[in-house]
Amino acid sequence: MIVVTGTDTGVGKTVASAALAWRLGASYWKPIQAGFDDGSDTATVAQLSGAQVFPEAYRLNTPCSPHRAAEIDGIVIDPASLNPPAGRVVIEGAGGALVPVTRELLYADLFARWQLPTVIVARTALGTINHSLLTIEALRARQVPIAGFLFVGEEVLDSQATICVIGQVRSLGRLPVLDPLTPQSLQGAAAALDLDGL
Ligand SMILES: Nc1ncnc2c1ncn2[C@@H]1O[C@H](COP(=O)(O)OP(=O)(O)OP(=O)(O)O)[C@@H](O)[C@H]1O
Ligand SMILES: C[C@H](N)[C@H](N)CCCCCC(=O)O
Ligand SMILES: [Mg+2]
Repeated sequence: MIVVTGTDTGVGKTVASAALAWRLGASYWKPIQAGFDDGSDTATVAQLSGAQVFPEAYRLNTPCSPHRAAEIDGIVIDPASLNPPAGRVVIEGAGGALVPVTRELLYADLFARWQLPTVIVARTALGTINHSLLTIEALRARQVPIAGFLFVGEEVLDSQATICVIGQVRSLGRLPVLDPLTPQSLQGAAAALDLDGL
């Protein structure tokens, strides 16, 4: 069972989750989906990985932070209902680690409650060192176990190494920008990840 968070929205958590689910033979669960402009993350993971997927606990219409999307839909998110399914599961958050689930609870607080190994997905592009080290501090401040970093983008060796050395985290490897992004191309890239012990 692992949690996938990221340094921002749009960094590649869903694609990374598909790679992880395929490599680990795991199922996938996205507790809260906010917005369906590009389909759902759950459908994307099913298509890219062939993994078994669990239904979302909440499906919200507006592509924004879940706390606000729920308010717009007139839905109350009950954090007590957000419990990981049993078995080997990859669980994806929404946006970055400090995105609010409700006005009282951040994703990082939920991850702290779960105490599951948490993978941070980060861009390799300029700006990632700051976002990555901030994310590490936020998770460590809440005693969330960090399993490692999964980088997305073209190789930027110094940034990747700097994050791992200053942040004292393990690199699980990198997914390049895949064009086309298909189950085959993703599985090829996923095969190179270092997931020992996950
Ligand atoms: N390795 C990759 N190769 C090619 N395209 C990618 C890769 N990773 C992500 N993308 C593309 O970048 C966009 C954002 O990726 P993704 O949906 O995985 O982000 P996310 O972090 O899950 O965002 P959200 O916070 O909305 O859940 C998508 O269009 C996706 O197809
Ligand atoms: C809509 C988007 N694709 C994600 N589902 C949610 C991202 C929330 C980000 C909130 C924020 O950090 O401002
Ligand atoms: Mg996603």
